Amino acid sequence: MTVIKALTIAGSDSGGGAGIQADLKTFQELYVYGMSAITAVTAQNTLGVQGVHPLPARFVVEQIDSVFSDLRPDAVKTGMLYSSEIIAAVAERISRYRVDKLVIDPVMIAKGGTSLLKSEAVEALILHLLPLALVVTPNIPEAEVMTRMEIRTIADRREAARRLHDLGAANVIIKGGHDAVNDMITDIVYDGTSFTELSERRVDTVHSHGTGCTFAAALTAQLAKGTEMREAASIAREFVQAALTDTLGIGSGHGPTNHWAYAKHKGVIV
Ligand SMILES: Nc1ncnc2c1ncn2[C@@H]1O[C@H](COP(=O)(O)OP(=O)(O)O)[C@@H](O)[C@H]1O
Ligand SMILES: Cc1ncc(COP(=O)(O)O)c(N)n1
Repeated sequence: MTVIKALTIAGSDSGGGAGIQADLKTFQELYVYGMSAITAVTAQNTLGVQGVHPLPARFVVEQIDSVFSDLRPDAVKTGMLYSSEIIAAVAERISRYRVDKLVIDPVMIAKGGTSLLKSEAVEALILHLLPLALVVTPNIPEAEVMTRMEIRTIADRREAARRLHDLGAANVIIKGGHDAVNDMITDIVYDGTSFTELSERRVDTVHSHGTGCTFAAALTAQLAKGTEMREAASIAREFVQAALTDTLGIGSGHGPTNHWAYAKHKGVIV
C-alpha cells in the first residue's frame, strides 16, 4: 500500500474547527496521512479567539526538520504563520527541502476579527513565500490586502489573480465566500493562462468556522495524490460544500463545518 502524506504548517485551534485540527481531519477523510508543524497555539472556540501564543520560529523549524528527515511529505500546506520571523524560517526550509507542491492559505484574520498574522508580516509573505507556491488560496479580503486593490466584481477577482500570479504564485485560487451579494458562491482558479470558475449555491449558515482551512487542506490532499490542479480544486470545493451543508450545530457561536460530510455523501473515497 502506498501511503500518501501531507504536512500542514499552521496554528492550533483548540475548538477543533479550523487550523491544524481542520487540516488533519480533512487529510484523514481524504485518505492522506497528516503531519503537522505548529506555528502558534490559539485558545479558540465558536465564540471567538480568546488567546494567541506563537511558538519561536526555531521550534517551528525543528518540527519541519523532524518531519522531512524521516517522513518526507508529498505536499505541504501553510495556514496561520503569525510573524515575519516564522514566515522567513518556513520559506527557507521549503526551499531547502525543494517542496514542489506547496499550498499557501494566506490566513490573516479569524472570522471574529482577531488578527492571526501581524500586519507587518504581509510583506514577508509576499516576498518570501508566494514565489514558492504551487497555489495560493486567498479569500477576497486577503487578496485585497496582497494586491492593494479593491475587489467587487468577478473581473476584479481575475485581475487580482493575475497580480498574485505576477508576484510568483504558479496558480491562484480566489475564494468567493465573502461575496455578500450573489446566490452563487464562485471560487476562481487561475493557472497563469486560463481561468476556471467553481460555483456552488450559497449555504445560509453560521457554521462556517474553518471553511478556508478545510478548502486548502482538501486541495493539498488531492495534489499530494497527484490530482491535477483544476480537478483538485473542484474536489476541495465539493468537500467544503458538503461540510457547510450538513452541519454539526455544535457550540453557541460560529460552529465548525462537518468534516465527515463529504465521505458520508460520496459513500466511497477515491
Ligand atoms: N456560505 C457559503 N456557501 C457556500 N460556500 C461557501 C460559503 N462560504 C464559504 N464558502 C466556500 O468555502 C471556501 C472558503 O471560502 P471563504 O469563506 O471565502 O474563505 P475563508 O474561510 O478563508 O474566509 C470556498 O471554497 C468558498 O467558496
Ligand atoms: C488557528 C487558526 N487558523 C486559521 C483560522 C481561520 O479560520 P477560517 O477558515 O474560519 O477563516 C483560525 N480561525 N484559526
